[in-house]
Amino acid sequence: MDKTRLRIAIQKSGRLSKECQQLLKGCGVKLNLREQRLIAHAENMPIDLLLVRDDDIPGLVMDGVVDLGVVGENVLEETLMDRQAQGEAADYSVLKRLDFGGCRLSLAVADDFDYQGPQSLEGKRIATSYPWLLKRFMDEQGVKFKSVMLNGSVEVAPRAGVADAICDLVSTGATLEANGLVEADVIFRSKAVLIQSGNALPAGKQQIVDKLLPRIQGLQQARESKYIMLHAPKDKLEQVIDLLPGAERPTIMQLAGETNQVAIHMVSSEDMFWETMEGLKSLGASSILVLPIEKMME
Ligand SMILES: Nc1ncnc2c1ncn2[C@@H]1O[C@H](COP(=O)(O)OP(=O)(O)OP(=O)(O)O)[C@@H](O)[C@H]1O
Ligand SMILES: O=P(O)(O)OC[C@H]1O[C@H](OP(=O)(O)OP(=O)(O)O)[C@H](O)[C@@H]1O
Ligand SMILES: [Mg+2]
Repeated sequence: MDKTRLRIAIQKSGRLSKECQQLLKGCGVKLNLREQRLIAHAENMPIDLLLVRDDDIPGLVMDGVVDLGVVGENVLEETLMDRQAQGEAADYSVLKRLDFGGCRLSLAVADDFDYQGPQSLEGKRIATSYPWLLKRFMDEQGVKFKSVMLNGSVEVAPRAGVADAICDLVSTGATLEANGLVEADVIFRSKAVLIQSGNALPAGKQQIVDKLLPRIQGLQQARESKYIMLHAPKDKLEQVIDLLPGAERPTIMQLAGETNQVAIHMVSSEDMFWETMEGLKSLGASSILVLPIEKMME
């Protein structure tokens, strides 16, 4: 592998892979991703991608095997605590918290379990893939328990008689429900993060990172923003602008052949609800459009 090219580790297949690939594509990185390949070279930038299991990403970054990585904070924090316990180096920095991979690590019990708080789990067996995060929480609560380490299918452990409760990732809660479990306590909230190895990067690689970061920021900001356009009667302009979400500096334009109506254009970082649109309409506004924004640079 060419050492001058920036190496980024992302999940090969799973919850983070599609969004990681989209993020890089959005940043203008042209990827040549072929099935079953562990390394992909960008065509238009000196970037190589390593496609790996998400569990391996923090270690690869902390050992300096790759320069950057995208991983869930849950896996990052778990690896960090594990490395600290083993006395291994764990040098890295978080460059950016990303807007995907949102989930929580929660304790869950069977729906007929009388859960009155973490102390209800005193002396119980808890199945998890995150023994360190679980131990930290239970130590804070002063509750002793037995950890049952499982790498997958944690949610079947109570039914299989392997554990009394579980500590696993939850997003919609559908997996818990399908397994007759209920969420009891949230112990950690996670999102995907972009991390960098602790070593200072050579100038060439640093330049690429300096290019990528504002682009990621621009993509995230664009995703949170909307472009709003509408026509409004001139005599209701102030009331219309008051209703618009986050309209500090709207552009007001004359409409050709119209003396009583103007066009209003604005970028809003807030959501435009149907109720607001209905309110605008009742003030006489028309042609109200709410458009997604692809990229943004301020
Ligand atoms: N239901 C979910 N919704 C959103 N994000 C999630 C969800 N479940 C997990 N995640 C996030 O995505 C990461 C990867 O989840 P995934 O289930 O793909 O991992 P995995 O099965 O361990 O994959 P791998 O084969 O790479 O080890 C998790 O560590 C977490 O940060
Ligand atoms: O609350 P929910 O929306 O149901 O999501 C939670 C599930 O999502 C993740 O698994 P995933 O579906 O990625 O499959 P995996 O178990 O193969 O990792 C996680 O491990 C949970 O099992
Ligand atoms: Mg994994």
